[in-house]
Amino acid sequence: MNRKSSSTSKPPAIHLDCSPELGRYFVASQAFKPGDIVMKEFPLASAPGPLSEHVCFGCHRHFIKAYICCHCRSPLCSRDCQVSAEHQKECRYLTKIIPEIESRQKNGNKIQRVPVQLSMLMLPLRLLLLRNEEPDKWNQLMDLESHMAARQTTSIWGFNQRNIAPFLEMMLIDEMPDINDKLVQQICGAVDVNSFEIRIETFDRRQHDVPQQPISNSQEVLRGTFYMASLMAHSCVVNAQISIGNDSQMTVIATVPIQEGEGIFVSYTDPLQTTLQRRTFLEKGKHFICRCRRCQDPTEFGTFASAIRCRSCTTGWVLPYDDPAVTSSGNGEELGVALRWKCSDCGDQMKCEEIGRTEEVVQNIVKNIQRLPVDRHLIDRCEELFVTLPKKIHINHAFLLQLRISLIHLYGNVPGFLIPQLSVSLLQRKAQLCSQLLEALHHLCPGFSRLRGMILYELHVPLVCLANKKYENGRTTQPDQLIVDLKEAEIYLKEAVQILIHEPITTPESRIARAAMADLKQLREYIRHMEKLKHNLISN
Ligand SMILES: C[S@@+](CC[C@H](N)C(=O)[O-])C[C@H]1O[C@@H](n2cnc3c(N)ncnc32)[C@H](O)[C@@H]1O
Repeated sequence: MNRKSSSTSKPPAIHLDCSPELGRYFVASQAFKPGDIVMKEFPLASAPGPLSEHVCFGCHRHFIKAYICCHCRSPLCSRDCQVSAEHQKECRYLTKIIPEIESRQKNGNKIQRVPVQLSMLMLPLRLLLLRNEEPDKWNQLMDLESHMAARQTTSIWGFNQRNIAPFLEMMLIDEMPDINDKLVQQICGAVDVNSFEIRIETFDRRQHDVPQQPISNSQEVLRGTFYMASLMAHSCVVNAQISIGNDSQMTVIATVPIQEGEGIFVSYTDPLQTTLQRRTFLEKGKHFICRCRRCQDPTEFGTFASAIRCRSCTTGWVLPYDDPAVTSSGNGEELGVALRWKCSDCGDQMKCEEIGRTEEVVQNIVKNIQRLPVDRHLIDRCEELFVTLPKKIHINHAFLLQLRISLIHLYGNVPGFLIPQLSVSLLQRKAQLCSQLLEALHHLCPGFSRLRGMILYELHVPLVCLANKKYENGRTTQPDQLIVDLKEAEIYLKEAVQILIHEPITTPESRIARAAMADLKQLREYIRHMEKLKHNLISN
């Protein structure tokens, strides 16, 4: 494995190690600077999954309306894709199971609609096909962790026995006479433990070259199983970050300086989730209890991202304390087993189920808001939540961090609230939301994190506008203050460029990086112009 994929002569930049806690994990064989490429890799296989509603099963492009294959009923983008060699190869397998799906439906058996049922089978099918077609990749797949023992007592095992194994066996029995439930369960385990989401470009962006909005809730994704990336350990506070381009190539980039001999850690979860949410996901899907620095710090580096207001004393915060006595997550069905919730002031304890319910209620409020039509009412609703929710949760709780992202984006993109239409107080509000979020991100995803880059980019906009407004209002004064204010915005914009420039060229963030570079050039020209003006004023 080399620093740059094109070079084969350089020594490997990372190597594998193994520990009782983490299993296998990668270690830096050399020092990395933020932005350095740790590794690059294409997937063993990728496919639309149950979350991919408008993705062609053939070419993986986004479609508005599906062209349904007349044989296997796969959702495709066009007739061209139906007759393509890639689809034809899979179509003959998928066609075999359609009568069984229909007969189960007729007999009132619980079964998903055809496209959903097929989407659950696509990635396991493509991985199973490697066995006969690409033995090297198959061997890599067989080397991946699948947590067979832990999964055997979970509901997902039973689900796979009923809904996945019979269909894959029916499809492949001729080519693979020894296919059996155990092999299918191993593949499903490898998919669940090791797969990554691959975002795809949506139709709108392809047609109109619309830059990706900083945070979009509706995204079409594929699932991809990678070999090397699957050997990377998780931490909720990372030193490396994964980006996957439209071509499905994964790039892992150092986000902070990494010393030689240090472990490489990426996040399997979203950093803007609570400790209970992150641990639940990791226990249930990946079968381990995360004991990273963040999970072991009840205040999560002073951010209070999981803090719930205490019902007893009403002044303290109920926080998650790691219970080191619980060392196994079992099969992951009983959640939050290693967390004890206690008020930092009065010591009152709360049950994990109670916390879970509170989090669910608040998370649903935030999620429902994010699904509403994007208009001025949505801005009001979001702002109301900043008044009501802090009665229950900390002002920097993960859900309010998520809401800040939505609101930052709304100020500047909603008709009536476009950047030139924003008043001084709304520009200040946008800047304030960005600064508050950046303060939390400084602790939760420090360094060259993509999210920090995007928010830094957002922050420079209100700062430049505010600087201009201040200058225009006091036209008679020297441009000194304007230059100082613009230079502050320049610092943020420059950092945004430094971070986002490392995104692979085919990612939406890379487009933002290009826009940010153009903005930086323009801002620097503007600053130079004002400096010249200042110089002329002085010399006159
Ligand atoms: C994607 S695999 C990583 C490679 C794996 N260690 C191996 O040896 O194949 C994910 C699995 O690694 C282990 N793992 C990763 N990060 C961990 C962590 N921070 N703490 C404990 N186990 C971890 C868990 O068993 C998890 O299900």
